[in-house]
Amino acid sequence: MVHTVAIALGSNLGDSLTILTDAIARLKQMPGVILQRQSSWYHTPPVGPPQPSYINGCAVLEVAWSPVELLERLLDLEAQFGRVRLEKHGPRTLDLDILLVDDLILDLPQLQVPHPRMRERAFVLVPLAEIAPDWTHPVTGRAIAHLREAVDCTGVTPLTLYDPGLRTPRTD
Ligand SMILES: Nc1ncnc2c1ncn2[C@@H]1O[C@H](COP(=O)(O)OP(=O)(O)OP(=O)(O)O)[C@@H](O)[C@H]1O
Ligand SMILES: Nc1nc2c(c(=O)[nH]1)N=C(CO)CN2
Repeated sequence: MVHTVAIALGSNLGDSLTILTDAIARLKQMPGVILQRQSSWYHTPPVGPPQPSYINGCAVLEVAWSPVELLERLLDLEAQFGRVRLEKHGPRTLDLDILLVDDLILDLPQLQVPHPRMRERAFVLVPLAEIAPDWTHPVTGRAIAHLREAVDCTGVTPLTLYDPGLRTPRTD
């Protein structure tokens, strides 16, 4: 069965932009995955313990796997980028979260969907609203664009063409 899935990507250790771009490329190469939409990348202030700011973004995928199989593949991908979990909400080279799967509500030991903390996270809702504003959050019945209006988005800023994080600024 094919599912439409929204995922969040984040990084605040190493060369975050390269790591995130490579992660998207790896996702696109996976059999059974079609990348439907990808948001811009955003600089975001860290939520949680003191740590460097993050780069975050979201993507919408069409996936021919079960949600748990997808989680396992995303955890594998995180591990390939050297993610080590030292501290809850602490710094990481690559964080991949499943946000939404169709209109499903899942409460499994290893997987909760919708992601239980997505509603309070501007670093998720800003990029997600860019690519899926009308997707209804199945627990609240609210559109993502509406949820985004309800959070403080201070400091969530798109990477620009001339951002120092971009290695080769375009000249056109
Ligand atoms: N929707 C989900 N997406 C990704 N992982 C999930 C989800 N629901 C539950 N998990 C579980 O969470 C574990 C990962 O937790 P993790 O260490 O990434 O938490 P965190 O990134 O520090 O915090 P947060 O979950 O708030 O982003 C995974 O091993 C997975 O089993
Ligand atoms: N801005 C921002 N803050 C975070 C992030 C993240 O991706 N972006 N991820 C975390 C781990 O869950 C904790 N804090």
